[in-house]
Amino acid sequence: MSQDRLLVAIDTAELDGAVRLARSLAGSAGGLKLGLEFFSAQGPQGVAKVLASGAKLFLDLKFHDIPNTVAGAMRAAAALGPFMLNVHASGGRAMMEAAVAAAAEGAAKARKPKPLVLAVTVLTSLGDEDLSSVGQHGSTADQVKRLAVLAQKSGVDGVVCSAREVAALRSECGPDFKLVVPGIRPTWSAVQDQKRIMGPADAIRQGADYLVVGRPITGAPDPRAAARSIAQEIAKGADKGAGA
Ligand SMILES: O=c1ccn([C@@H]2O[C@H](COP(=O)(O)O)[C@@H](O)[C@H]2O)c(=O)[nH]1
Repeated sequence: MSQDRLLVAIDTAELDGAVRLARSLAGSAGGLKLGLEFFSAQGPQGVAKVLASGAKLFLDLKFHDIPNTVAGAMRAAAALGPFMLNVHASGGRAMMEAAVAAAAEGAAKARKPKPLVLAVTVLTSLGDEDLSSVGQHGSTADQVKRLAVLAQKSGVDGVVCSAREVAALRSECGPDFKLVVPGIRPTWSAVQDQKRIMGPADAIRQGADYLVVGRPITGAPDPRAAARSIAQEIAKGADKGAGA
């Protein structure tokens, strides 16, 4: 079903608002994403309350530290029962390998299914000039590819990238490597702080597995209707008969 590929980013510090959104989006999206804002305010107990709505959860904490520290954090996060967790690929191979092993350990110890572990390549809010300003010369596309290849060698299940890199990564990393894509903007929504953006249908046509969409849904007057509209766009992108 097209909505299975939609993960809604609930970026709020408020527990009640997050639980209300989670309940109202049930059946209109494949899962929810909670990130740093919610986790910093509500912690693991808040995550457990959102999980109790029955949603599949991408816990987007983007760990980036030395391997031992990331392993400890991944063990604890995996025990909460998310279906996806992530780290920054720029933390390097040893860190990603430690993250993969620790996620499996943490889930097994808590008797939860092993989560998918993803690596963030280059944030979708960054462009070539931003990379250059932190001393990384060359294009975002090249950097994303370099980090995705390293992530795959490190044993992660997939990467977070923008839709603009999806086609290249699909051919480089193969059909089973998960490509999870934020920076999705339907024509009716504002770009805000995102830079490497694409519409839902085109992102799916490029080969994305999951689309992560936040403010176009959570900031809409009717979030459930906005999620359904995006799911329809996903269906169009997935419809091979429509010239995809
Ligand atoms: O490169 C990245 C990695 C993560 N994100 C997260 O996705 C959502 C996008 O929300 P919008 O409101 O649709 O912009 C947000 O939670 C980010 O933390 C990303 O945008 N880019």
